[in-house]
Amino acid sequence: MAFNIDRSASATVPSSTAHPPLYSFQVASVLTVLQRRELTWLYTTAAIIASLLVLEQAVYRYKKRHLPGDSWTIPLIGKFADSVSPSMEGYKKQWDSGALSAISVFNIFIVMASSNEYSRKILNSPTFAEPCLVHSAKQILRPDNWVFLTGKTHVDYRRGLNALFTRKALGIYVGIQEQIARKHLSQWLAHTKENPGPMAIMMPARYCNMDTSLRVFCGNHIPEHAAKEINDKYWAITQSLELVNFPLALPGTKVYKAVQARKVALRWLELAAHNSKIAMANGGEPECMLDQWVQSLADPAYKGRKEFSDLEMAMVLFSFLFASQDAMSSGLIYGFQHLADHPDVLAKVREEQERVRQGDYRKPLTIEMMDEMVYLQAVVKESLRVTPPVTMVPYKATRAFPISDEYTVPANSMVIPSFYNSLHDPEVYPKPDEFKPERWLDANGSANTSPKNYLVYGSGPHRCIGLEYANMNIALTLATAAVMMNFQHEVTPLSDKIDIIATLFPKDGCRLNLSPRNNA
Ligand code: HEM
Repeated sequence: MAFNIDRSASATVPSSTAHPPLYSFQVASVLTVLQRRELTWLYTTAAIIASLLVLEQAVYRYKKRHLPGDSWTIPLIGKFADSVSPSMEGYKKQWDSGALSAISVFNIFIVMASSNEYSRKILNSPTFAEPCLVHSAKQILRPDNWVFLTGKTHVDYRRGLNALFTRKALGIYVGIQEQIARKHLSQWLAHTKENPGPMAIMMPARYCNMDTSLRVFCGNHIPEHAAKEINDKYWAITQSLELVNFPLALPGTKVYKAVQARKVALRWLELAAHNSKIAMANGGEPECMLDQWVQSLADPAYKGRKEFSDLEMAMVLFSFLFASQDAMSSGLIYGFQHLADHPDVLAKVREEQERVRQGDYRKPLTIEMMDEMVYLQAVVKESLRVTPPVTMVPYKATRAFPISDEYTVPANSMVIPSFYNSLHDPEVYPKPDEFKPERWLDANGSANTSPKNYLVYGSGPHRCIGLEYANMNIALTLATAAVMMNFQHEVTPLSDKIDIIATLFPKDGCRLNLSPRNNA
């Protein structure tokens, strides 16, 4: 090579240079100084990074103390990879590692509680821990949504919403729920007639569920095409519910798409609130949740806050959609799968339907008739127990939380109560993985005498506000399907594998062969 620069000190210029020794000496000194500076920077930066990495590990180990969990955390990202594609196997391993165990994701220190005692303790200690939904939830729901209230403000606000789930209100919803379920199940049958063979019910069941929710919430205060638009766009919201998302909602990101979907939904829900207020002011009878709400606010006996803007009402309804769409769809789809896999149970459901409906399958269902369907209620309860839609709920320790005599959860850590082990405790539910609705029929059996274990809907001040509505909806849809159609499960290698998309779904989408029964 003609111009060979050797970076070692004295040979930095070509040998033909006029005053080689002097020139060479000066260049060499300058370069050496520069190199030294560079090296100093390099060493300093490396030392800082190394110190931070050591500090990260030290802090993790200090917080973790004796809890089971990796002794070291992967620098910076921790268990990020596991949180991007979660699996039931991974979660079960974590839950089985100890009643309390530790992990870290992006330097967020997380304590997982898997036992009934600790999970309940987190849910029932509002002075130490509050729910903290996944990061994207605040962007999607809007930070001013009531679900982010805490303490007494939350309790007071929630008390006002109880009027939407009274027995009288649920009685109004039954009729709507049945009507929508029939409409969708008829569409499933029509689809199967045109496309013989098994149909994956996952998306149709989600669609049915959303349609039911929107009609229960808004009645006819929004047009048909609005319900369709909200329904079509909602999947973007489900897809954005990952534990960790790209932090900025830039166009193209999942959170951006979800925010656009929310804007559409809120616009229609606001219109529904506006229309409901007009209908009730004109002396109309309540026909949906909004009407029920508007009417209860106008009742002179009602003591709480009386004024809610259209937008605020819309945000409450949207919080219900947000909290229920995935969980209810999961519950419904697994309800179908469990029934199809247990023809003996399905036969008993049909016998009960025959008895309660007295052979008249066209007679509209009422809440009193639902009360009589004891076996069906046991089926729903058991289905939600075996495959709980929500397996855990993230909470945050608002201050140091002495969860046990031996361990205090550090302030600002995430602390996650999980429900799976409580719901699969062999002491309470013998042969816990088996689907046995009968266990709920014995009033003195361990399932009924241990209500503390049934954490499907959480516990404490944030316990699901819509649980009766949810149970009724799943029960009613399954009962209507049982009388309208035959369904056989096409079992595939993926039927028992679980996909975690915010909630649990069978990996093959639950493929059913459908055919009409006489009562369709
Ligand atoms: C099978 C269906 C459902 C399941 C499994 C489910 C489960 C849950 C769970 C586990 C929680 C957290 C409880 C806690 O932190 O202790 C919750 C909260 C909540 N759920 Fe549900 N839910 C379902 C359906 C519904 C429905 C139908 C609605 C409304 C119509 C609803 C509205 C809510 C709301 C608003 C909260 C937050 C309550 C608060 O923070 O005070 N859910 N749900």
